[in-house]
Amino acid sequence: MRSPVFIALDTPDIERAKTIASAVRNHVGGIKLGLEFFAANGPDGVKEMAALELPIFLDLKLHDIPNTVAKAVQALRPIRPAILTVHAGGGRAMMEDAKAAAPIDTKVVAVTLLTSLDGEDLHDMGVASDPHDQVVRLTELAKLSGLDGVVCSGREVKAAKTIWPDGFFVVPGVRPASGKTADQKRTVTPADAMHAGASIIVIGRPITGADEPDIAARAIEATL
Ligand SMILES: O=C(O)c1cc(=O)[nH]c(=O)n1[C@@H]1O[C@H](COP(=O)(O)O)[C@@H](O)[C@H]1O
Repeated sequence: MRSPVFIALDTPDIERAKTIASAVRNHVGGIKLGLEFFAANGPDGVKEMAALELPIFLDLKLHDIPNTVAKAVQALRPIRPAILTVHAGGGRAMMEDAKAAAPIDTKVVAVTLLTSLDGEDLHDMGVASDPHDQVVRLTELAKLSGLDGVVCSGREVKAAKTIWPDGFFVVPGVRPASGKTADQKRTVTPADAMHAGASIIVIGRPITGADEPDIAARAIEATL
């Protein structure tokens, strides 16, 4: 079985993205390309990365009115990513229309509550729930909307999976025990994320920021 680790290639530099992806390819299950990469390299850059023949997770976190998101997903169809993200906060109609516009074999998953946010941030935004309840509520909504799964932290994935046993669960904000959390607030270790029920885990800086990314990726793989 392929590794459950998707490496987040958060860089505008496509050559750097290719170098890291090539170095870690035997220790990861796929590559995640997000806003930073997409803003610099666009769909052609994503297609160029597809030549590496690793599954592509296109993390654009689409969040707009249903028509706009559906048209954006339609425009992305030629890329045929394995996984594509939208924000659950866009609501049910937006998620339904995003799924309907996506290629049949693309998993469309909804970001519930960013792993960079905690209960205090929710409070500041006027949301009365704690992170756990907010993730559970948005997971229910994503399920009702016909999506394939959600993105949540390792702290909530067990509860999310309880209400959606066959959902696909993406867990970022993953840190090896000694890793720097940086801007992430709801972190867990890779092994804890997998034990709690993650389908895949997303890891960026703990690998890409290491002197030798392949060794860092192999060390993480060995803990799983
Ligand atoms: O959708 C995501 O992948 C995502 C959702 C989320 O709640 N938190 C989160 O960190 N991510 C992404 O996961 C990656 C985490 O990167 P590192 O913090 O460097 O491991 C980044 O590319 C984020 O964009």
